[in-house]
Amino acid sequence: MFSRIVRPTSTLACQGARNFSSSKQNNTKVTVVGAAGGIGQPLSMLLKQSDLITELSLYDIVKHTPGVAADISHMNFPAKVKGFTGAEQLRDSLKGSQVVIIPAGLPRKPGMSRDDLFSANASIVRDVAAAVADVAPKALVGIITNPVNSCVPIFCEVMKKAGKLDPNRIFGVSTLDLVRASAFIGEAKGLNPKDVNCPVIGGHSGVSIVPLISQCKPAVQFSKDELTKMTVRIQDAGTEVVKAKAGAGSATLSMGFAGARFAISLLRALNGESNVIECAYVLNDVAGTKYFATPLLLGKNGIEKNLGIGKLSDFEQELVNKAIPELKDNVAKGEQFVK
Ligand SMILES: NC(=O)C1=CN([C@@H]2O[C@H](COP(=O)(O)OP(=O)(O)OC[C@H]3O[C@@H](n4cnc5c(N)ncnc54)[C@H](O)[C@@H]3O)[C@@H](O)[C@H]2O)C=CC1
Ligand SMILES: O=C([O-])CC(=O)C(=O)O
Repeated sequence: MFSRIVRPTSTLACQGARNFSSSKQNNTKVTVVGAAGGIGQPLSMLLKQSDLITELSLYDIVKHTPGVAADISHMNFPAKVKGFTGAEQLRDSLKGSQVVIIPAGLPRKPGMSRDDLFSANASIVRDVAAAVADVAPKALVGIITNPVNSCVPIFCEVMKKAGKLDPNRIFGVSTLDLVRASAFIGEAKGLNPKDVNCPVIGGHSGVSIVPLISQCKPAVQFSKDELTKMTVRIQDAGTEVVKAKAGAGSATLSMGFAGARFAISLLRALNGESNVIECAYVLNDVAGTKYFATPLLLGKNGIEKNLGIGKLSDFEQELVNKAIPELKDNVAKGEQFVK
């Protein structure tokens, strides 16, 4: 059973929309695994624009990955872009990376749950984790591949087996949930969505996605009915896109944007910037589930401090109570896969 944790809320707001350029950092290599895909391409295109990256390594199993790299390399920003393809080049692509972002794997089709992707994607994440353990064990890793709730435990278990696990460096990327919360709340309240910050905790699937609208900045008021509708819309937003794309995949462009925001936040923290906060799904015992997304203060070594979940409304507490059993199942499934 989840025990209520009450912490001050003032530090909980995650970053809002950001410009992707910032002051320069030397010798920072970022690898995108799954770079030729629907998310990988826009994500890589956005990352190329960051002054915080000196080398952008693009890896995908498909043969045209060097072509994607050639294409992006013509954008007039300083990061050197290199393309890698085929299983034999995975380790070369990762070697020496400070940040690794993983959008590799199958997306959903209408009627599927994220968990239905487990059989296709679990082994991809396992194999990438083994390569990271070998050649980039200190990298900060962002896992986008679904089901995120199980893929992060898979990644951590592989790192643990290799004796390389540092839980402060491995993140399930739930940033799109925050991006959506800002967009939908901003739209509903006539606010600029760039200025709306609503923490989203829990996991990244259906009921495990828990928006903390009571902690939104600026503060917003909804009737009980509106609050329920807004919460459900944020929880089901991925499915909304899957349905609208009618068999052609899931969110790619908004995820490319969200993934870039998360990667840049890691890089800003690596670069010594203070007060960089993002929510992400990480190993912790905040809610008794082993893995749980919360706001995190980021630093040079990944998570500097877990900021916890703050004070929840009764409505949000109920949502957390519903999220916990689903998360426990998802985590156990991921861990079991590696054992
Ligand atoms: N965390 C989140 O919020 C979100 C997660 N996703 C997930 O991201 C993943 C990717 O989605 P899309 O880009 O739309 O799919 P996609 O099919 O367009 O691209 C996936 C890419 O991964 C590559 N790939 C497959 N196996 C690989 C391997 N072993 N190593 C390297 N690359 C490999 C494919 O060749 C392809 O280029 C899916 O699992 C999807 O469910 C999607 C949206 C949001
Ligand atoms: O819904 C999906 O399958 C992709 C995803 O995770 C999202 O858009 O949030």
